[in-house]
Amino acid sequence: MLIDVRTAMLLTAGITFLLSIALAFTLWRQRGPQRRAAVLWVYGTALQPVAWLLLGLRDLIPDLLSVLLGNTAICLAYAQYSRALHAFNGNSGNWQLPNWIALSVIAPVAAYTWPQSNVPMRTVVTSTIVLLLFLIATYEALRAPRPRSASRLITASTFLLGALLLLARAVFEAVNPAPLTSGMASTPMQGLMFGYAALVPVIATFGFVLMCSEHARAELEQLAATDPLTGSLNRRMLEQLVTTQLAEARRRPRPLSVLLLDVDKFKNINDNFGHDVGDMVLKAVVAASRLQLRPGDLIGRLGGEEFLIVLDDTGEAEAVQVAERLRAAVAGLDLGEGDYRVPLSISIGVASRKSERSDFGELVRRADRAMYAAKSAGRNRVVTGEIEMPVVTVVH
Ligand SMILES: Nc1nc2c(ncn2[C@@H]2O[C@H](COP(=O)(O)OP(=O)(O)OP(=O)(O)O)[C@@H](O)[C@H]2O)c(=O)[nH]1
Repeated sequence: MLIDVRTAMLLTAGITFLLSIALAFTLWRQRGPQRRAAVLWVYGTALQPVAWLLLGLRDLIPDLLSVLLGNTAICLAYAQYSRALHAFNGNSGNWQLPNWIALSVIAPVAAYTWPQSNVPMRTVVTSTIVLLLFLIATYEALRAPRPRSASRLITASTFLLGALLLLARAVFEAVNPAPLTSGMASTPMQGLMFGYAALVPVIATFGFVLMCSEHARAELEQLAATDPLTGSLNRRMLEQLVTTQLAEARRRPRPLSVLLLDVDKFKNINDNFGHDVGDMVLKAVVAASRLQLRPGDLIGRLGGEEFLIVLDDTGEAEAVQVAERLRAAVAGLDLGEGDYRVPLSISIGVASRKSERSDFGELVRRADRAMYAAKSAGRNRVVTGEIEMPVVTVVH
């Protein structure tokens, strides 16, 4: 049985109308950087009932409304999906290229409608433009590090399948020995195309909503794992990761070292320059430390002005070298404005995994003792166990 094209279009108008209302209630409330993407997606869906209604009333209302406005509206609707995915990927929500591609449908559709209607050529033109928009949406949905989430794959494959059908339709209509005489002709190709067009907003929206909820969950996990001020890991997450690393080190023996960093005379910094400068110093210490670390190393805040750095597969001698590099990097930071300079240095205690029984608490306790030994010895230095490392004077 063939799908009646007018029925399919009017049905899609109804489905997308209900979908836009549901989306307006859910996506519209999205907050943060993803809001722009959600709003664009709602626009894309809300434009479709208008577009499909105009297209579905073909021959019952003037061509200007049905053919010209209807086709422009559907192209603009799909353009908003591409823009939404582009914005979802962290880009500007003001990207206009898809809009221009959508609007480029106007001139050729008008040319193939007046003074004389050329339905096959109009079909080729609209199919090609929607095909381009679907390919952009596919590309944007796939533009994420691997492994790509199922939600991205659902969204991308919805648009890719649509693009393939449009390509088939454009080629078919360009060479069809029995050309279309009306845009409403219910041929198998037309039925397939417009039947699929009803599914696109539903399945793609399902994929997009899943993408949004996965993103929100990842953000929550990130919030639960990090210290909001410095962006470094929090104590709970550090303990969890170090415990896993120690368990692995027991299975496949390898060294592991921790560095406990404490900012020297931090109370004075707060008292003399204010808490905002204190906060800025903590962020600068973390940023400067990160520059000295390998990608797999962990840095977390134990509390206050105390940080722990975890160096997997690193023995004590190498850890001391890293600690010395860190100390020198922080001492070399030039923080301040105008005439005032913030005097900044850190003391570091180093502890390495000694036995099978080493756990997070024991490592931190040993590193803490070493760090306090560094403080007692005059600060701005690295101490491992009981051995104090020579201080390297930094010349500015
Ligand atoms: N600006 C700021 N200050 C903090 C934060 N957390 C803790 N502090 C302050 O850090 C200071 C820590 O001071 P102390 O523990 O006395 O240590 P210190 O002045 O660094 O002295 P030494 O460790 O002996 O070199 C306290 O004044 C806390 O109020 C924070 O998130 N931001």
